[in-house]
Amino acid sequence: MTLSIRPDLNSAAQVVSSLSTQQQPIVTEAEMMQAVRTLLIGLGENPDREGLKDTPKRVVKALQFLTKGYNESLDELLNGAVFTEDADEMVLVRDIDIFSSCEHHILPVIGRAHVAYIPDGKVIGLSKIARICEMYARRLQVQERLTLQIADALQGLLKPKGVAVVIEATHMCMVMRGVQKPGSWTVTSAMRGVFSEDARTREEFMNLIRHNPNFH
Ligand SMILES: Nc1nc2c(ncn2[C@@H]2O[C@H](COP(=O)(O)OP(=O)(O)OP(=O)(O)O)[C@@H](O)[C@H]2O)c(=O)[nH]1
Ligand SMILES: [Zn+2]
Repeated sequence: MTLSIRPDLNSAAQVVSSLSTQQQPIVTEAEMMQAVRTLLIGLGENPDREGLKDTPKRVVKALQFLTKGYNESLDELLNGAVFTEDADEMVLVRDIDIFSSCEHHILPVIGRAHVAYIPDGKVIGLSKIARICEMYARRLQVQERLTLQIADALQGLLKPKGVAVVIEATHMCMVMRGVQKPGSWTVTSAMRGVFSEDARTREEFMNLIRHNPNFH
């Protein structure tokens, strides 16, 4: 059975949620390993030589790890860590490492996310902000969508006065192949609420993420 005979499932996330309800994988790990073996042969390699013998297994395992976000949900990662608080000043978690994979080439996207919000009665456990970034990054992504998904998740969970997300990342598909521009960085942002409406709030956020912390 292959994914293509499930036209009702138009994203990997839907595929995964269908897996968990059906309790049986649509594509087996053996089939995935066979596909990697085929790739190796297509590349002119001998998949039976010693160094490559276990490569299909390793590649499948590595790809499953790099896309493990498909198996995670906001509910589970939050573990209830949303608290009622009077705080109404900006909360910023910056320099969150991002390791994602671009959906066009399945090559690494490496960078940092800076995430801020202004609470309106509710705050979230700080680590959960990094966990939200991690869940969406560990999928096949485009940087723009990753940025929006993080912003929308926080907006939905906290209904804060505003959310700001900036991601700075370098795409290996632009570095190691294709246009080959190793120094290039892509910066994307998503501004919600006061960050989108009020230039001063946005400016404060941008200044905070520009400033170099002195404990580095
Ligand atoms: N907008 C956006 N584009 C991305 C991202 N990751 C990769 N891409 C781009 O997706 C595009 C795919 O273009 P194609 O022409 O179909 O693929 P390609 O022949 O491999 O393109 P080149 O990389 O230019 O060699 C490329 O321009 C990539 O740089 C991302 O996160 N966001
Ligand atoms: Zn790419």
